[in-house]
Amino acid sequence: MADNAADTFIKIRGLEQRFGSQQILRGVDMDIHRGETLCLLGGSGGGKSVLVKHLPGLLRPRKGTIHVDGVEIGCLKEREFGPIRKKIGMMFQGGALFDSLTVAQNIAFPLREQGMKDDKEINRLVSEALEIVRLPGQEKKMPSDLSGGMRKRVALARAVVSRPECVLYDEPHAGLDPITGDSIDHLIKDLQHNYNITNVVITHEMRSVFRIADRIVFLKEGRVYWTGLPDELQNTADPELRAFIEGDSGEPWDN
Ligand SMILES: Nc1ncnc2c1ncn2[C@@H]1O[C@H](COP(=O)(O)OP(=O)(O)OP(=O)(O)O)[C@@H](O)[C@H]1O
Repeated sequence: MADNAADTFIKIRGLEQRFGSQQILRGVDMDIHRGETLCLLGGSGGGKSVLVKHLPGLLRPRKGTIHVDGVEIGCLKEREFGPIRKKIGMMFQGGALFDSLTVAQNIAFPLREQGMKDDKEINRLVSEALEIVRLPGQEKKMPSDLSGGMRKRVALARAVVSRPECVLYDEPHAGLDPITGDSIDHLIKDLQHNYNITNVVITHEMRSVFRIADRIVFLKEGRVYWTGLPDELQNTADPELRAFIEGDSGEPWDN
């Protein structure tokens, strides 16, 4: 996709964040293009989750700007975030379902947060979301009755129920077997191709990255260290990136 302003859905410039004295983001500059699947990589604890939590306003920039669909969100008040949260769904790390709520109540949660009260319409949107994630008719189950893969799908249904333009996935493959992980990858690409959703995926699964990514951003020490295409990452000579994609800590195995 051409790198021009018309295609930019999210524009991040000079983003800084810290917790106490711990500086996490040190000036992130990054564009997310409309309709792409972007994979966000980087070492554990490097600030990937912190970065994406800024996009629906769950964290506020200390410094820098974030434009979502042309709107600068850094200066919005909490009550002004409704339209942004409708545009951006988030599949949290670990699924983060409410165990005391049914599948349907979990998926309906963001709709009720947005102030929707029409139960019939909510039920319709919930069952549509379950169809999208290929779990039709599971409304009444409790999260404890579901497998890990099903929980992830319910979390994804909750992320897409308000028909967002963009979905953020925080480690959607964590804890899944490779086959279930593959079906999550298919769902991610289906959402992109069938519903024109922009996907931002944090993952450590390199096999998935090379399957689903249109572009890759590698974060290191609170900044964007590298951006490129999957082929470019496959062929990179950068020792740091090679060690990451090959999962090589540098410690010897020949004992
Ligand atoms: N609300 C918070 N308060 C204090 N520290 C936080 C908070 N959120 C994150 N951190 C810290 O920020 C750092 C970056 O965390 P983050 O979860 O973004 O890493 P990550 O790159 O997503 O890592 P992983 O790949 O392991 O999930 C960590 O040291 C974490 O402890």
